[in-house]
Amino acid sequence: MTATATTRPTDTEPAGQAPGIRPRAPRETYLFTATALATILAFLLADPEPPLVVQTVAIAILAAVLGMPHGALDPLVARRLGLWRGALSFGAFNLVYSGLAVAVVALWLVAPAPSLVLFLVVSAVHFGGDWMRERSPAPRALAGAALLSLPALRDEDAVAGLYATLAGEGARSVAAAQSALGLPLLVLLLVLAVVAARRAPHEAVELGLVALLALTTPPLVFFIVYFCTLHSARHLREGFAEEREQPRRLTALVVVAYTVIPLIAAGVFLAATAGTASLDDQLLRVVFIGLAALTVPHMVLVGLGDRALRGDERASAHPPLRAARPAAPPRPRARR
Ligand SMILES: CC1=C(/C=C/C(C)=C/C=C/C(C)=C/C=O)C(C)(C)CCC1
Ligand SMILES: [Fe+2]
Repeated sequence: MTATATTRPTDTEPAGQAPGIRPRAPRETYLFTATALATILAFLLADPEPPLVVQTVAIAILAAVLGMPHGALDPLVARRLGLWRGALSFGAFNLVYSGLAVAVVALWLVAPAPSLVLFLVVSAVHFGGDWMRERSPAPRALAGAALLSLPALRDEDAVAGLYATLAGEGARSVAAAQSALGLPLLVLLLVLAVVAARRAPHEAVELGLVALLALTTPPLVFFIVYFCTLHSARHLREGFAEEREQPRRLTALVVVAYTVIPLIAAGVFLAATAGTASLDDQLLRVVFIGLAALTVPHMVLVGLGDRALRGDERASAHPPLRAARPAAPPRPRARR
C-alpha cells in the first residue's frame, strides 16, 4: 500500500535524470499490460463468467500472496522517519499502527455504509498515487475515483451486490452514485492519460488499460488484475529500492512477517465468525474490511513521510535543480 507523492527520483526516474526526459517503463507496466490484455481478450472472446465464489476465493488468495506484502514494509519506513529506534518505541509503533487498524474495523461495524464511502475516498487518493506523482493530489485522486467507479458503470448491480455484502443493503446507493458519475470520470481519466502521455507514455498506457479492463471484465476480476499486477507490484519494487541500503534478507523478513501477521488475524476472524454467513461472504468482508483497516494507518504513515519530505525540500538550497542532482543519500519517503 505505497508510493510517493513527490518528484523524488525513483527506479523509473533515476537520480540524475534531467527533468523533461521521459522515464522508461518499469517492469510492472509490462506485467500489468500483458495480464490486462490477456484478461480483456478472454472476456471479450470467451466470456468465461467465473462464479462470484470463485472470484472471491481468487481475490482472497491473490490479495494475500501478492497484494498484502506491498504494505508490509511500513515498519522500515517508520524507522527511516524516526518513528522508532529501539525495542520500546518499536512496540509503541506496532501498538499505534494496529490500534488504528482495529479502530477502522470497529467503525465499520458501527457505521458500515459511511465507512464504505470513507474507504472509497481514501482508496481513490491511495490508488491515484500510482500515477502523475509530479502533480497535485487532486487530479490523482480523480484518477483513483474513476478507477473505482468504472466497475459500477459496467455492472452497477454486481457492484451494488458486493457493497451490500460489505456494508448492508443501504450501501447499494453508493454503487448507483458511482454509476452516475462513471461517464464523466471516464472522460476525465482519458484526459489525464493524454496529459500523462507527453511526460510518461507508460502511464498513459496503464490508465487506458485500467479503463478498458474495468469496462470489459467483472468488478472483482478487474480489481484483482489491477491490484496485484500494477499497484502492489509497483510499490513492492519501489519499497525494495527504498530499502536497498538494508540487507535484502532483512527487508524480505519484514515483508513476510508483516504479511503473515494480518493473515493470521484474518484467519482467526474467519474461524470466530464461522457459520454467521456463507464462507464467500465472510471472505469478501475479511478481504475488503481488512484492506480498509490496513490502508488507514498506512496512509497516515505516507502523510508523515510526505510532510518530512516537504520539510526536506524546503531546506534544500537549490530546489529547482534537485531532480538533476546526483543521487542524494536516502531521505525518508513513505510508499503508497
Ligand atoms: C469493494 C469493491 C471495490 C472497491 C475496492 C477498494 C476500495 C479497495 C481498496 C483497497 C486498498 C486501498 C488497498 C491498498 O493497497 C471495487 C473494486 C470498486 C468494486 C468491487 C467491490
Ligand atoms: Fe496500496
